[in-house]
Amino acid sequence: MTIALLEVSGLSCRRGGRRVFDALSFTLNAGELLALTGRNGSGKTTLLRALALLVPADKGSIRWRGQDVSDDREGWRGELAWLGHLEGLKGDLTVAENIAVAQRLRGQAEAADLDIALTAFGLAKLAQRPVRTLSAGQRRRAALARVAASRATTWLLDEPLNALDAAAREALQTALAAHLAAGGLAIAATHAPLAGARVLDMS
Ligand SMILES: Nc1ncnc2c1ncn2[C@@H]1O[C@H](COP(=O)(O)OP(=O)(O)OP(=O)(O)O)[C@@H](O)[C@H]1O
Repeated sequence: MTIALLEVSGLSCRRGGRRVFDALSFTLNAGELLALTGRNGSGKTTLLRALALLVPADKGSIRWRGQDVSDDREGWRGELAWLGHLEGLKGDLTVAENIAVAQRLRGQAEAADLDIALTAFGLAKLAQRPVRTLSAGQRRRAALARVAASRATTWLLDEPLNALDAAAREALQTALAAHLAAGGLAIAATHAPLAGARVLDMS
């Protein structure tokens, strides 16, 4: 029997005393992109946060390579790159410093990865600008470049297309395709279509 890379079984989550989703199951393998769709409040962000172990699930399991992620929380977090609604960038650091710090924290400080990600997201000329001076879309691009430079196997992306212009949306699709082609996987909450995605409607 082949074990899926990521296997979510019977996952349930409550927020504010109310069940947000119940008995959710799916599997994901290398090279697969899952798009979480559905109405506002249907639980897309909650599911991403549960997968990142930022909110507890009250039932069910998340398995990575057949092992329950709660048995090795740090190991699982090391597999993840996260793009949230709030980008989590440090405003006083430059774009390049933000990405380099994240790489160092992961023990994956490859200068080439940084340069490739900056170029891919059209940030070469903004690399030395403090993040607090960037526009919303430029900050979003910097946060995506940080994900792309991370070498994480699993990308968790919350509304990755938000605030992006057409060129940046194209850059995201290209980065995602390269990540998937290299054997990565990704889960994205989105209100807009993502090329090549399998869709899980949370409504
Ligand atoms: N910290 C919290 N406390 C109480 N309720 C919460 C909390 N976070 C989320 N919720 C509730 O959980 C439900 C799911 O929210 P969630 O943010 O996961 O939805 P979503 O599908 O990502 O929505 P959107 O499309 O608006 O981004 C909503 O009803 C929301 O009000």
